[in-house]
Amino acid sequence: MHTAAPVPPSPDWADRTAALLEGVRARGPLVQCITNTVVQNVTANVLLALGAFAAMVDVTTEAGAFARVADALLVNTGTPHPEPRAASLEAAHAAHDAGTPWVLDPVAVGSLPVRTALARDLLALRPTVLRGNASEVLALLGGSAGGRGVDSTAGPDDARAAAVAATDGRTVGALAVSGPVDLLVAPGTGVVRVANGTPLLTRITGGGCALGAVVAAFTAVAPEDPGAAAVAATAVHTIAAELAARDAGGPGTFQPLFLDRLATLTPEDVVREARITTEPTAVSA
Ligand SMILES: Nc1ncnc2c1ncn2[C@@H]1O[C@H](COP(=O)(O)OP(=O)(O)O)[C@@H](O)[C@H]1O
Ligand SMILES: Cc1ncsc1CCOP(=O)(O)O
Ligand SMILES: [Mg+2]
Repeated sequence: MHTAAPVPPSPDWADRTAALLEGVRARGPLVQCITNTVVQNVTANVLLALGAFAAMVDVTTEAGAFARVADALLVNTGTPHPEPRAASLEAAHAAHDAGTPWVLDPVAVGSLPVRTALARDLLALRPTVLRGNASEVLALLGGSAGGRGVDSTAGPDDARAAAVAATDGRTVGALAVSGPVDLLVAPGTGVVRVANGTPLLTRITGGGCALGAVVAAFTAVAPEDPGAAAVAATAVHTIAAELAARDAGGPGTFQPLFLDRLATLTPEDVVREARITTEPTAVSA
């Protein structure tokens, strides 16, 4: 069995990404984040650098009410203490009910029982985008044991079949599977690969978790097209990181340079740097 060969880079995706980046900056979406205690600061800074706004509204009673008025919601299972756990479910129910686009990042699901049960309950509320590394996506959709803590032991292609199966119109709106080459799937978009990025994103905490927030910001400006939001967010995040890495001396200088690049990234940068390919969803035998 082999995967169908990718078609050449699609200028159309680069143009759509550039347009959606301008849309995010023009709208300045407010993203409610219920995320882990490790990455809260970097997540808020990434959203602000992008031109979006962050609010960590992660306590019960407030979380559901806020999800009805926020422009988008991020739920990340990285440190699922009882209060944010309950707030996650409250907010996801409200988002589902109110039509607020929302992103699920099932951090470290698999063999860890508390977050795995939580992520399954959240998945039943049909996230607009399911974003995670390959081990997390496989564990949530396929029931495997997960990765090594928060890190993946699989590549995006290992999760390809499960991701495609989940774009059945009922499970999720779109999938964003991160890795050396990110893999995005949504009904009607086929499989899209974004080859931008830098290994430095894996040498700071939040490289993936902040991407979840960026995806949420983009769903706010393209709620009817979660696949396009996921592709554009991934491309913007990874192109900014790639440009930052060119000037970075290591993880310490990379992080502020990444924020600078997110803030200054132009549509022309996106069109020049994007390495986005598409292929049919079906694979030939
Ligand atoms: N080897 C790599 N080369 C370039 N970019 C990478 C590499 N590994 C991961 N990335 C990028 O790092 C970000 C986080 O991905 P990943 O490490 O898979 O997420 P997580 O932190 O959730 O495990 C993504 O934007 C992805 O494109
Ligand atoms: C280290 C750690 N432990 C629990 S959540 C978390 C942050 C993970 O961030 P990322 O998935 O972006 O690397
Ligand atoms: Mg992660």
